[in-house]
Parts: sequence; C-alpha cells; structure tokens
Amino acid sequence: MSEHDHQDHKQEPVKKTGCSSCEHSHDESPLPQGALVVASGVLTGIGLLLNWLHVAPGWLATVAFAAATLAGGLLVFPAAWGALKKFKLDINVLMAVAVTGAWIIGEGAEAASVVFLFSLSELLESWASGRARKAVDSLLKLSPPTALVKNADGTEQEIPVADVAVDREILIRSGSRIPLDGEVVSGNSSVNQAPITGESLPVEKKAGDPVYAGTVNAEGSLTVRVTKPAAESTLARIIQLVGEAEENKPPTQRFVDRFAAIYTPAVFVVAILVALIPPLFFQQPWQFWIYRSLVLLVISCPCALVIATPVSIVSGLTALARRGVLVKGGVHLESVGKLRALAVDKTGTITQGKPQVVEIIPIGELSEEEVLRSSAAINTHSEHPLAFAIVETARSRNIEFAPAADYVSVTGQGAQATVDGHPYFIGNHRMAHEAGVCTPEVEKILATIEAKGQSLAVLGHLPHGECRGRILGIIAIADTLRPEVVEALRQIHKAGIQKVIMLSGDNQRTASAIAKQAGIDEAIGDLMPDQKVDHVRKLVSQYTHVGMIGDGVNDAPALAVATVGFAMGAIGSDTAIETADIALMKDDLTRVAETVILGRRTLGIIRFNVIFALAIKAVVLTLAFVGIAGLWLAILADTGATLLVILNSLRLLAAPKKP
Ligand SMILES: Nc1ncnc2c1ncn2[C@@H]1O[C@H](COP(=O)(O)OP(=O)(O)OP(=O)(O)O)[C@@H](O)[C@H]1O
Ligand SMILES: [Zn+2]
Repeated sequence: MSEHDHQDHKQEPVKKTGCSSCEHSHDESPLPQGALVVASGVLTGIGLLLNWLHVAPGWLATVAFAAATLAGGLLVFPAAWGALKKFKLDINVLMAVAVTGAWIIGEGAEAASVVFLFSLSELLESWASGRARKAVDSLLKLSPPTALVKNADGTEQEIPVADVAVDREILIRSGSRIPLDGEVVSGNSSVNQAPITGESLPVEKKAGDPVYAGTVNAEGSLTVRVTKPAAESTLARIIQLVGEAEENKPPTQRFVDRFAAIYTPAVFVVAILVALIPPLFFQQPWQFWIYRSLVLLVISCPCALVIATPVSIVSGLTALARRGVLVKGGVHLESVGKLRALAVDKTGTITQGKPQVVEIIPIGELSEEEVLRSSAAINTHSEHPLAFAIVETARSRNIEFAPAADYVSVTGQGAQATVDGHPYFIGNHRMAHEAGVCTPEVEKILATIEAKGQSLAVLGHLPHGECRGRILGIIAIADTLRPEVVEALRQIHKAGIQKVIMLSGDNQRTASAIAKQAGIDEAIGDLMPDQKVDHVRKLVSQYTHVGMIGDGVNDAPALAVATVGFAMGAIGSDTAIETADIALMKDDLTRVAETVILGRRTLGIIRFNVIFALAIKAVVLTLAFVGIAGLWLAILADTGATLLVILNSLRLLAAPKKP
C-alpha cells in the first residue's frame, strides 16, 4: 500500500453505502428484539406442530403463522418502510416483499419461518457486535464516577470527576480505582495498570510517578495531583479512539459495501424477471414462478456476507485493546496482517533509551574531569539522550560546570558552543571531520568503541583564528538492549515478517553491532531524521506493507509514511497516541509480534468468512434456481452461515496466540 493510500484511509469519511441491510435500527420497536424473535419462533413452532399433528382445525395453524409473521414482522416491516422512504432497496425490503408474497400465494408456514429465521439472524448479529463492543466498554469504562478531593483545610470531599480541576489533590485509598490522570505527590503503592497497558505485573508508584484513570491501586494509599481533566485522561482518549476505530473501515469492508450496493437491486430485477417472463411469454403457471421468484428474494439475503468483516474487526480490536494495544481503525488491523517488513528505531525501541557513559578517553593533556566538564557545559542545553547521559555523569562526579554560551545544535551530528571563550564542538565522527580535526589515532579508538555497539561523542576545539583546532576527548556511551528484544524479534520473524531493518542516526558500525545483538536483519546507520523518512518510503515501495516502530514523538514523520506506524510506550504520551496507527501502551516489543499474529488471523478469518458466505449463497441460489431448494432450506442455510461467520469471528476475542 502506498503512502497515498494510507493517507486516504485516514481521511476517508464514514460512509454507509448500499445494503446497510442487517444493521438497521433495532431499537425503534417498542418491544425488545429478543422477545419478538422468541415469540415469532414459538408461534411458528406451534403452527408447524398443529399442521403436522392434524389435531386442530387448519385455520388455527394459519392464525399461529399469522401471529408469528406479525411478531417477527415488527422488526422487519418498519425497517423496510424506512428504507423505501429513502428510495433504498435494502435487505429488509427484500424480506418484506418475500413475506408478503408468500402469504399471497398461500404459504403461511413458509412466510412465518422466513420472518422468524431472518429476525433470528439479525438478533445473532446484533448480539455478536454488542458482545464485542461490550467487551471494549467493560474494559475501558473503568474509571470511578467520583474522586475524593482534599480541601485546603485538610478535609476530604467526594465530588464527580468532571468537576475536579487540574492541580487539585485527590486521595486514592488502597484497593480503589484511580479516577483521574495525575502525578503522585506522596505515598507509596503498587498499581495494577492492566486495564490500560495489558501488563499483568503491578507497577510501583512513588512521589513524582504518573498514574492513570481506570487503573487499580493496590495496598498503599496515594495522594495524587490531578494533571488532566476527566475528559482528557488517557482512558478517555482510548475510549474515543476505539469508538472512531470502528468507523475506519478496512478494505474488505469497503469491497463488501460496494458489492452489496449493486447486489441487492440486481436481485430485485432478477426476481421480477423470474416472476414475469415465464408466465407472460411461455404460458407457464403464475403461482409456480411467483413462488420461485420469492424464493430467490428470500435466499439472496447477504446477511452472512455483510457481517463477515465488522464482527471480526471488532473482535480483533477488542482482543488487542485488552492486551494494551490500541489499534486506531479496522483498516490498520487488516494492514498489520499483511506486513512483510518492519523498520525499527534504535534508541528507546531496541535499546532502553537510557544511555550511560561507560568510558571517557582524553586525547592529549586534559584529564577525564576536564573533558567531562566542557562536554556537560555544552550539552546542558541539549535534549538529546546522549547529552542527558553526559550531564548526568558530570553531576554524579560533582564536576562543576557553567552552561556554555552561543549554543547551536547541529542536526544529526551534535552541537557547538563557546566554553571559557573558546569555540567547542561535541558530536559524532562526521562532526569531527567537518571541523577538519579527525586523526587516524582517533579513528582507531572510535572503531573499537563502535564495534562494541556503543555510541560516542567526540569533544573538540573548533579551528578559529591562529588555532587549528583538535580533538580533546572521546566519550563512549552505552545503552542496553531492552530485555525482551531478542525474544520479541524471534517472534516477529516467526509471525511472518520477512525483514526487520533498524534505522539509526548513530554511526553504521554501532548500529550494526546493536542489530546483531538484537537479531535484526539489517541496520542502516548515519541517517539524518529526514533520511529515515526516505528509507521508510523506499521500504514501502519495495515491500508494499511496511510497519515502523518508534517512540511516536521524534519519529512521527517516519511513522506516518509507513503502512502501519507503531508507537511504543504510548501510555505517557498523547503525541504518541495521536501520531501512531497502533499505540502500544506498554513498552514491550513482544506486543508487536502479537499484533501481527492477530492481524494475520483477523485477515484470514475475514477472507474465509467472505468466501464462505459468497459460496453458500451461490450454492443455494443455484439449487433454488433449478428448483431443488425451497424457501425453508434456503433460509436455514442463510441463518446457519450467519451463525458460523459470527462464531468464527468471535474466536478472535480469545487472547492472541503465541507464535
Ligand atoms: N548533543 C549531542 N552530544 C553528543 N553527541 C551527539 C549529540 N547529538 C548528536 N550526537 C551524535 O550524533 C549521532 C547521531 O545523533 P542522532 O540524534 O541523529 O541519532 P540518535 O537519536 O542518537 O540515534 P537513533 O536514530 O538510533 O535513535 C549520535 O549518535 C551522537 O554520536
Ligand atoms: Zn575520522
């Protein structure tokens, strides 16, 4: 799928085309749908029994069938009328015509059966989608309606969450659910975040840690400062996105919609021709051909086909939401099932993103402390993870430094600034070259650091005036692999991803060394941020379906050009949830493998459902056409197919299987 397509899906407005058939408004009728279906079924049964036993006068059975038709018809006729008023021929119109016709030709038993079985299949469908939706609701509508707010005078007061202002302090008792997103002010406790992240182990919380609405506090009590209004909590965002996800239709659904839009009117035309042509032109009996025409109408209901996709998608989305994987649309679930290549970011995705200084190598007469002092002075201005590591180390060694002047960052390379009146740079190998100060001696040291998979920062004097500039020191910085990476990559490969490619701004040798440790097929280093985007584009043109995993913040553009963008650790970052197609609430790469597997299963189930529904329909239509199948058998086949399709889809609700 090209980038273009991808954007299309995102912006495509929700449209309901053609045979919105089986999804008409069930709630319009005053009686509950279930009761009507049961009544219709029982009455049909009574009628059939009376007919069979011959114990009562024949008209009694007819009354039973009429009552059954009425009960089921309360669900069908109003919906049919609604469609007709909008000049639409949907499945309800189809059924209404068929039932009326069946009565006209004196087939009360079959009219009653048709109504009953049709309303039953609709009931099954709304039950199935309701069930899947309820699973999401119960999962997400977790946060309590009120919060215990601390007043200035030390008293506590229970007020609705919607009325709690940001920055108020709330009290979380042990064993209670956290009502709002916030930051722990005091107290220690462990919190079960499974409702949002899907992680089974509780997470320890102390002062300064974030907590999320809907998660469950365990043994300790916490005082929490509210950081977001109730309507903007992470949970609220998830609920909103899951709601929108269902409207983001996958390609198979659009195929089915298009198909149904042509199919239903076509069936009407054929039915009319079948009823009219033989009697008018070939002196055939009217009753016989009208009956066949009705059979055709009834059995053409594409119920199973129409629900083939939505029930599977909802089930798949729900199963993943339970595991802390937020998929923002059926379209992404289907695409993830097609992924063939995966691009990954290095820092924070493959490594933990907490680099540590492991070695300081002075070049020349400076001491380690002096190298660290100047490096920290420049990097105290920087947000780069490597910069943090350097500043942190200087602090921990009690090295005093003043922030450098004239700081300029150089994208993808490092930074320059003035320390003690001299222009300095700190950055990668390329930066040393651009300053014209690299030496073979330095390169030898750099190569050994890189071979170990460590990142590096070169500190140097920039040439200025008389001074020719030179390298003053090298800092080696290591970031450990995430603990689950090797196993996760094994699973990702096993799930059918042919190639995993790491894209990194770090130098090629370091990137390759890390990729090798992690079990990644290929590493591309020395990339500027916009080159990462180009690379993802290239991969898309090569593999068509390409996923990209990143933190969702620094690599938002690369995530956007991938077929499916995954953001890791989205729980703490609204931007990540926003930019990704799939947000992994927990920082856990194995979730990616699970998502791919579930995407594949969903795709497989949808394909099976669609083909199965079409095949059954074709067989029954043929049988009816040659006169073998009557109304009865046809309707039974349709209900059976619908039921099978639903059950098949609901299998996805079970936890994703390990590869
Ligand atoms: N503030 C800095 N201090 C020291 N070195 C830096 C700094 N900024 C960048 N560098 C150097 O430039 C290289 C590339 O940086 P860049 O930010 O493009 O990639 P990265 O984010 O470190 O890696 P990745 O893309 O794999 O996450 C770093 O590996 C480092 O050697
Ligand atoms: Zn060099």
